[in-house]
Amino acid sequence: MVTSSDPRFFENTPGEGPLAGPGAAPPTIIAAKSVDLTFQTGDGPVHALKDVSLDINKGDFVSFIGPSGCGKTTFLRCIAGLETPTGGKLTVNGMSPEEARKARAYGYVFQAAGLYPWRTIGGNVKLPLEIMGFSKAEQAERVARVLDLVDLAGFEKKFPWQLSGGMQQRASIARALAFDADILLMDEPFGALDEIVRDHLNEQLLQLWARTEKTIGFVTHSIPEAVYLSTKIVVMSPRPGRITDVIESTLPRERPLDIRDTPEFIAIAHRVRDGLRAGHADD
Ligand SMILES: Nc1ncnc2c1ncn2[C@@H]1O[C@H](COP(=O)(O)OP(=O)(O)OP(=O)(O)O)[C@@H](O)[C@H]1O
Repeated sequence: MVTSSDPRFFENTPGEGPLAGPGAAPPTIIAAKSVDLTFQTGDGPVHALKDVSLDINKGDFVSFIGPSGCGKTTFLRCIAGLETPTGGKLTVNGMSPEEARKARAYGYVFQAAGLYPWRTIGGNVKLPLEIMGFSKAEQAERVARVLDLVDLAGFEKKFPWQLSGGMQQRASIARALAFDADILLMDEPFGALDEIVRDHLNEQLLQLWARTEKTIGFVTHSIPEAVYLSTKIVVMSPRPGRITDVIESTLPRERPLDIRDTPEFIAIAHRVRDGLRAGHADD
């Protein structure tokens, strides 16, 4: 078992993870088959997800993009075991999402950083570890490591209000990483930040993904963000929420920001835009 005192903790072992070379296909860890979800509301049923089928493999970076109300958050919450589909089958690590949630299979990052203002950054990151009963020494070690991973070493004793919005969001990513779950679910984590900060965080997130073995599910409204980050882009459309296109990225894993000016990047972005337009045309 890899513990936090092991140098492999949070890092890729050579030949494994997202940067692994050709070889055996990585296992599917999230499998959705014809998932349906209808909410019953006072105003009648809302068909939030219709016939959603998708495989997410270990080490994938999957973005969900689509107009407001197409079910991106609902699908992420289904994976997290926070909503229950009304039809179809969904497994996470071979278990039901609820079992996977209880087994702490994922870390979840919300749109707002959601840090407790009365706790320091270290105190916030430590919170899930306290709840899970890690020893004080293990808590301290893990907090130091994840803060280092998100480039916040030295900010442990600061309070959230002493950090910029981007730094707060990085702290919330550190909190989601603290218990070293294999899966990271991120619901529009950078939506409220300005373009430059967002670019920087996108770069850092890619580096973090390359250094760890995480499988990432990421909700966004931004086409460049989806194309820049993802190995797989899932385009969705509303009424009812469904998948209209799944694009396997042909971009290399190593992605400097100026890759966004390359014809390959622009071609993928066009395909996403076309998919989004087609979804709107159904309205
Ligand atoms: N708990 C709920 N009860 C009833 N309806 C809900 C609930 N949660 C979501 N919905 C509805 O389900 C549909 C999908 O919502 P969801 O939040 O998943 O969309 P989204 O694509 O994430 O939207 P956005 O981009 O605005 O965040 C919407 O019509 C929404 O109003």
